[in-house]
Amino acid sequence: MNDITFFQRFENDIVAGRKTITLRDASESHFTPGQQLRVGRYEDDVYFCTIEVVSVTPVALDQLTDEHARQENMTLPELKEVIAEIYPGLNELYAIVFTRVTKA
Ligand SMILES: CC(=O)Nc1ccn([C@@H]2O[C@H](CO)[C@@H](O)[C@H]2O)c(=O)n1
Repeated sequence: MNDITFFQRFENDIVAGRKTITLRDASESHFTPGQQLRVGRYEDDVYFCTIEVVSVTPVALDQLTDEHARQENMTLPELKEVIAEIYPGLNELYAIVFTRVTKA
């Protein structure tokens, strides 16, 4: 059983350490620093790595910066577009910073 899922298109970036943050809604804001999470693909729930949570911080959509985008391996406009698709109309997000600890 996995603890968190990501869209398959982000798998390579996460495994390579190029994506070190995810922005989620309140339903996924309960993770705590130091916790290790089994990560699966959203589409098929196949496990692909384990990450360790570094921090979970509330952040409003309009507070997102180039630094958040860099940690997503995206530009800020790309990141805002992705969030608008996943969480339409939502302003209150949580930035989960993580490190990858093991591959599948
Ligand atoms: C079920 C569900 O919500 N799954 C999600 C949600 C978010 N994300 C990624 O986190 C960042 C900011 O949202 C972007 O890189 C998103 O694509 C994801 O991969 N999978």
